[in-house]
Amino acid sequence: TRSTRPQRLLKAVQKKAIKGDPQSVISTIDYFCRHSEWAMNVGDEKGAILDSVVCEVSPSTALELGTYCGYSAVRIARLLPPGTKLITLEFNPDYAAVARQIIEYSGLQDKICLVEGASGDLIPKMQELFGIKTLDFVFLDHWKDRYLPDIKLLEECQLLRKGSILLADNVICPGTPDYLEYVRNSPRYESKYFKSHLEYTKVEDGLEKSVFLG
Ligand SMILES: CCCNc1ncnc2c1ncn2[C@@H]1O[C@H](/C=C/CNC(=O)c2cc(-c3ccc(F)cc3)cc(O)c2O)[C@H](C)[C@H]1O
Ligand SMILES: [Mg+2]
Repeated sequence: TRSTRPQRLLKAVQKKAIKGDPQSVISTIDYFCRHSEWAMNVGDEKGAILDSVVCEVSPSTALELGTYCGYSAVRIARLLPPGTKLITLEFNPDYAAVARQIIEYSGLQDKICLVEGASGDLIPKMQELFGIKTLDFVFLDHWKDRYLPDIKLLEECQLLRKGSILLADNVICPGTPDYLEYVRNSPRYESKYFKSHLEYTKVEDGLEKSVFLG
């Protein structure tokens, strides 16, 4: 049977990128998605905004919802201070398998903990599973109708503290209207929109950065 797009993306990384070099893995994926097959990675333009927020926060505990092929997991983990880890959740086993191989190829397997499962099931177990109290940084990039329920779950599970940063992809395209309305109008968040473009295109999209006020 025909390979899947993530499998073809993995092949390109294994063929073209330098093993152990996260930047070359990132550049190879961006080149593949721009010149061969589009894929829904956060991409280079929004990725630069993601990089700047990760560097600014320099999180001790970081969570990503929706690993997909592992592109943003590699982007985030390459910037984390030594001794800190990114926890990334992916419930599709085929995507998780590709992401594991891309993460391994980049050499960042010791800085990324990829957990197979649904955010709704795993978030309530985060403290016990990973021995963490609260999260400094959360990157949301999974199903767009799950952003709002999942941050409400993070609140309920006391995983957010005063100053925790949420960064959400695709708030314009495909769009996350209920999430935007909530973080922009809730007194518990201070929100800011970073205008950009949908990965590898000229279509408008952007990232929403929200600080939990406690
Ligand atoms: C109930 C499970 C919830 N919990 C979950 N727990 C764990 N993992 C979860 C959960 N829900 C989903 N996932 C995983 O996350 C990934 C899902 C990613 C979804 N991303 C998009 O849909 C998107 C679309 C476009 C786009 C824009 C324009 C177009 F024309 C076409 C496409 C662009 C973009 O940047 C986009 O990120 C992965 C595929 C999926 O297995
Ligand atoms: Mg996205």
